Amino acid sequence: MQNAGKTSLVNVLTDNRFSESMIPTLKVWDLAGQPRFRSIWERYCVGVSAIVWVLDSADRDTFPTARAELHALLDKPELRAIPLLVLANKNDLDDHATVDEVIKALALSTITNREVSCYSISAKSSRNIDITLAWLMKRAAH
Ligand SMILES: Nc1nc2c(ncn2[C@@H]2O[C@H](COP(=O)(O)OP(=O)(O)OP(=O)(O)O)[C@@H](O)[C@H]2O)c(=O)[nH]1
Ligand SMILES: [Mg+2]
Repeated sequence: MQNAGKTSLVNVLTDNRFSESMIPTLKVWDLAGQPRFRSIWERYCVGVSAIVWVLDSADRDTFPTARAELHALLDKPELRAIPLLVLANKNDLDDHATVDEVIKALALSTITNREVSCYSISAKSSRNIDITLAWLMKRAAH
């Protein structure tokens, strides 16, 4: 989704990667979140090792759209079984939604055809970037 912090997250992950020379290269596509670009998402997702959905956890107004867009994407038969990581970003902001709230708002428990994880993170304050990187490394194609 637009403005969720995808580019900021990729920048933080990339910095971490450079500081730890033992971590192999992760290939990451940072897709544009604006509505006019959403129709191309599925093309980039075919054949990937994981789908990472970044959400602004302090902007609850976007949750219903995020839920609809995410489920529409995951309904594509080509994307079946690809692991999903939902990142509730911006947890440094006051009154951000918890992981439980995000799981409910995005109906993540109804997704049964793949592995689903959800973390509360902050790209800005580097919170839970370590577990995000570990998740990605574990699912990365070798
Ligand atoms: N407080 C806070 N702000 C953040 C965080 N991550 C990103 N931002 C801010 O959110 C805004 C959008 O960040 P981007 O990284 O450009 O978001 P994006 O998802 O790449 O946006 P699009 O490419 O337009 O879809 C910027 O002003 C960032 O500084 C965070 O963890 N906490
Ligand atoms: Mg961006």
